[in-house]
Amino acid sequence: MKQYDAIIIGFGKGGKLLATELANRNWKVAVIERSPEMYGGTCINAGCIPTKTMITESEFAERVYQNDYNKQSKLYALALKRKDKLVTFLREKNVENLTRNPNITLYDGTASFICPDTVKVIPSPEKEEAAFELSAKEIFINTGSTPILPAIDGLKNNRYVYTSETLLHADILPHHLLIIGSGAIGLEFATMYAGFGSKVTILEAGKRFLPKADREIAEYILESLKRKNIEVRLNARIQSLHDTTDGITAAYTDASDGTPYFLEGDALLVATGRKPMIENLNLEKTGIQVNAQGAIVVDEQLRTSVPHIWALGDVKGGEMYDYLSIDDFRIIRDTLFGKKERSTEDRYPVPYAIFTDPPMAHIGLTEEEAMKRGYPIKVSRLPASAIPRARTLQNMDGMLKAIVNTDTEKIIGCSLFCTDAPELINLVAFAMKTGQKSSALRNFIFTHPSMSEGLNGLFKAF
Ligand SMILES: Cc1cc2nc3c(=O)[nH]c(=O)nc-3n(C[C@H](O)[C@H](O)[C@H](O)COP(=O)(O)OP(=O)(O)OC[C@H]3O[C@@H](n4cnc5c(N)ncnc54)[C@H](O)[C@@H]3O)c2cc1C
Ligand SMILES: NC(=O)c1ccc[n+]([C@@H]2O[C@H](COP(=O)([O-])OP(=O)(O)OC[C@H]3O[C@@H](n4cnc5c(N)ncnc54)[C@H](O)[C@@H]3O)[C@@H](O)[C@H]2O)c1
Repeated sequence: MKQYDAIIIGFGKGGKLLATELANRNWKVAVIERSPEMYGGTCINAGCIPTKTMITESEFAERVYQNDYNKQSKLYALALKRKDKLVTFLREKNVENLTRNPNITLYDGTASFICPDTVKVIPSPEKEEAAFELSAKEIFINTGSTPILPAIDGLKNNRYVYTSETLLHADILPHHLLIIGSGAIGLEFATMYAGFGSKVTILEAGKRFLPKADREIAEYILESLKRKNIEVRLNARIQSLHDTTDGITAAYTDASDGTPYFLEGDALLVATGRKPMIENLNLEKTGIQVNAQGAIVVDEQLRTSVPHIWALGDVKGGEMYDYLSIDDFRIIRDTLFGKKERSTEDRYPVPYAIFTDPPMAHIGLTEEEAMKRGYPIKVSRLPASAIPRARTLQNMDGMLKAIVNTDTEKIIGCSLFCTDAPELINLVAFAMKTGQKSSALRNFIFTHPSMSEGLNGLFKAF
């Protein structure tokens, strides 16, 4: 059995950064990945990068051929090819970065624990290779997450039902796409397909759209989606899905009044959340604690309940973002080799962005949350159309909103629904995390015309 200094299970975001860091410090590292199609992890193969590439392409399709399904759809096939080319390029770069390091060995296969320091690797069946075992002093679990498939009658093995991963690989452009779930995945796929000319209907179980978002901003988003042929039906309790000759019918009731509905589409995306990927790991052989949501329990430095086994990224549950997996890597690096100052508790507030068109981004508290906590606040709003850059970009849809504590003059929350919001929010995050008063953004010299100069206007009221 081969011995390593470290085994990393899963070639995901945090794991690959850690592999290189450890190898550069002369550790012998084994990285185990269950699928060559996933080298580099979810982000580059099935998550952030392919979806944002397709959204950019779809925005282009919409602007050039507005409301002309036939013309917009022609660009869809081209967009898929461009997306595949980029994914292949990034995947190859990721493999090259890892395998050129003489201290790293990349193994193809699914890993499962035999005991706390030994892992069995089962190569994929087509490889026709025997299983083998590896052991190490430190083991890092970076196996990501997997879609939650709700127990809806007719959902399993239905040829018209897709997950985000399978839909990205299908070369069908539905006339009417049904989506279950209006979280980040549901909204981003809705934006993408609407841009290519599909009608989209989202069935959401919740009674409140984007429940964690600022209420006013959520309303703006909902209105903007409607204008793009995206309908969101809240309170939807889906009973069953039925194959028809040319598509799928969803039978659901509106939980607010019990009215039954039948909705026809030609494809259905399930976007009902993701769960930590612990399947196959055989964690019971290790004594690692798992919580009720199936997430690996870790301490603030990302150690599991077994001190030499760590977990990073989506598999430890909570918020699932690429940039948190990267920060998990930084915390482990600091714990192993640094000043041991970093922890999962010192990175809040964490911003997020949803890539609708225009996109939305948020950090900190919403107005509702700030009021519930009893903070003395002042709220400021700026329509996106007031920013000259939004006009030059021909995307004037949207609203920016900021909340400042009137006692401390510090920003405590900000929600942006405008073009470039995922970039702008990082400026606000920087101001918040470095303890600036709101006047810092009000008086900052920004380039012109830029979306960021809108922050001068947004914070003018304070
Ligand atoms: C459609 C979609 C869009 C997204 N968009 C964004 C976005 O815009 N911005 C953002 O920040 N986040 C986004 N995310 C979330 C982001 O992709 C994840 O949070 C991030 O990629 C998680 O990285 P990770 O390090 O946890 O592991 P991953 O990158 O998921 O890697 C885990 C790896 O482990 C492998 N694996 C699993 N089990 C085993 C096993 N037993 N043995 C061996 N290998 C195994 C998997 O095959 C996988 O390659 C998106 C996610 C999806 C699905
Ligand atoms: N831009 C980004 O950063 C980005 C993009 C995509 C995904 N992600 C991450 O990926 C993860 C998964 O995203 P997601 O959108 O699948 O999950 P989510 O948890 O954000 O949203 C799932 C939605 O589905 C609804 N739902 C659940 N069961 C349902 C049912 N049976 N019927 C109808 N509605 C139902 C929920 O109420 C919820 O609104 C999230 O953690 C997200 O942060 C991030």
